[in-house]
Amino acid sequence: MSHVDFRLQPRVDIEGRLPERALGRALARWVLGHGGSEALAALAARAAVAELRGDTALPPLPADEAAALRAEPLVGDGRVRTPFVLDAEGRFYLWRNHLHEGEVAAALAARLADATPLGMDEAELAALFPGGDPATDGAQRQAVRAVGGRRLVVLTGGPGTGKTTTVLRMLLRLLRDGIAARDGIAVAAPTGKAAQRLVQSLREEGERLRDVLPAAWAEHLDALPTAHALTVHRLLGWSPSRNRYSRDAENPVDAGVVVIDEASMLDLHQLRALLAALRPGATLVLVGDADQLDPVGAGSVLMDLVAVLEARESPALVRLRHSFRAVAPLVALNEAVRGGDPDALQAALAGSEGLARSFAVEDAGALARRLRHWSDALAADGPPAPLPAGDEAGAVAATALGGLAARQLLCALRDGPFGAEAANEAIECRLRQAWGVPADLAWYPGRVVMVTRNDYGARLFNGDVGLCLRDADGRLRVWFAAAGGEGVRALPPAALPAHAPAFAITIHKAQGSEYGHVAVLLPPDPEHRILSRQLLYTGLSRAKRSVELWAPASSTLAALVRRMARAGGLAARLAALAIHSPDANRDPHDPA
Ligand SMILES: Nc1ncnc2c1ncn2[C@@H]1O[C@H](COP(=O)(O)OP(=O)(O)OP(=O)(O)O)[C@@H](O)[C@H]1O
Repeated sequence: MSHVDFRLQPRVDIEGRLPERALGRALARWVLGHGGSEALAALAARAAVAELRGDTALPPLPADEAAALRAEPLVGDGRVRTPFVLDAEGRFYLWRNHLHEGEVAAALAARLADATPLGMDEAELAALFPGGDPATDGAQRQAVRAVGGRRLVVLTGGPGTGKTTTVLRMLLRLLRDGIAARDGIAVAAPTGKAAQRLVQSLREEGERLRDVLPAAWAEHLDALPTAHALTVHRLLGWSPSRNRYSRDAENPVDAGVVVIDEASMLDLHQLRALLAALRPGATLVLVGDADQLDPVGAGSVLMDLVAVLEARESPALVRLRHSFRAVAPLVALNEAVRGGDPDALQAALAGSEGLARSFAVEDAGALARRLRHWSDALAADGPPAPLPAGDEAGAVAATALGGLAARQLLCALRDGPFGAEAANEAIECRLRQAWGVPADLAWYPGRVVMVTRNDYGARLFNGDVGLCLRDADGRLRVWFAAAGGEGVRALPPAALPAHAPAFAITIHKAQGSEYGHVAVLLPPDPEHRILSRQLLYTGLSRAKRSVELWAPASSTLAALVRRMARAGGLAARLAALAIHSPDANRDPHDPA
């Protein structure tokens, strides 16, 4: 059923209707109480609601509307503090977003301008890629060259393109140059899970390289930051009681090289805090997939930065395109979605030899049928057997936990009949039937859950996945991968922090994870606001070997054509500032 007509005309309401929200109404009342006009009150309410959706400003207003607003005392041009700002292009801001955007743009531009590219001996570079082939790892090598002498480098690429592999070599190069060794390295990611994955990958790849690199690199391999997985919050010294970061310009992060992985999850406010807390001379490496979903908070900083650097062909940006992990048909599929090309998507599905399939799930009945198939495949091997006694239990549990990554259902929505919650209910119901689990028993061997809130005491974090297994003595316990990827540990079900079943999870929650086989469920209403190209790309690109798309053609097309672009002025400000940046100078080694 892979042949679907994606050329149907979409009826996507891109703007949507702004819901009235209490926050917006409160702000509007405040404006009216402080001498603002009704027009300003309405705009303020819209800006507050838009911020909740991720916009840092309202899109430029028509000239006549903007002119009238400029006369209001509550509105300024950003030079002195006023509650609202209207910039030269007519974008309307809440003060703090204008301030943060300006600071982020200025700090990024300063870092880009402060570049004295350092060359690298080509033989030494080649040594870092033993047995490599410049046809596939050319961009990775370029990233290693580019990091020398720069204060900001952005490394972007899809899943499996070798971002972490490349970061490791960039760090080795900086260690060899003496920069990282002298000033220290900090690596972090926005979520605990992503931070753990990063440190684990660096450790594993570092160990692999130890056997193949010349002995002279051994001391640099020893110096790689593989001990601690830090979230960006922790890196910046977040104090919940004081509601602020302890790291800032006066008390900067103690490192000369700072790597942030999964940087697409960074919001404007976090990036501002990060930039303010770096030593001026430190090298910042932002790593992520700029085509993935925007962060939960406001702004789309990685996407904006990549767009500006790409347009300027800046050597501070390196885009990795070759996927070393996914099978070729999936690479074609992901590229088609990334490019928003319906014909290419259709061709990729048709040419995938069954590795990528589309099912027109357009109503509750069709979804129930797919969920039955899906659940039956999960149930087929029976419930997991009780663990052996003694030390062997951990190893068996680790294998079972690892097996969870074999297949995963990803839903665009959490709530409603097409959401992850309903899908979990249906799957659990079917598994209980198949495995003979009474309906009133919440826990049973084979139950999969995901932690939904950080619990530092239990050392469990939002997004950690647990598997319920029966011990040799008959007790049920939930097993998790231990922090740092070292081994596994188990907790009684009653000791778990907030959690939810995880047979189906949202695409948002799956960011940064990969699975062998993936099914992506979209809502059948093509006008649903959640549908976007980034969402579809993020969902489909979680698959390593094969993928199913559960959606009618109209929803798929709606997602494909709708590239989410958050309103804000960061890209424009960066573009304006970057014009004066000497960054346009190219590396002596840059092939372009
Ligand atoms: N130059 C290379 N030559 C051979 N294999 C490579 C190369 N670069 C990366 N790989 C392999 O590709 C796989 C993915 O690499 P890596 O984890 O670094 O990618 P990534 O972009 O960080 O992935 P993720 O999607 O997890 O963020 C790994 O198995 C890695 O060993």
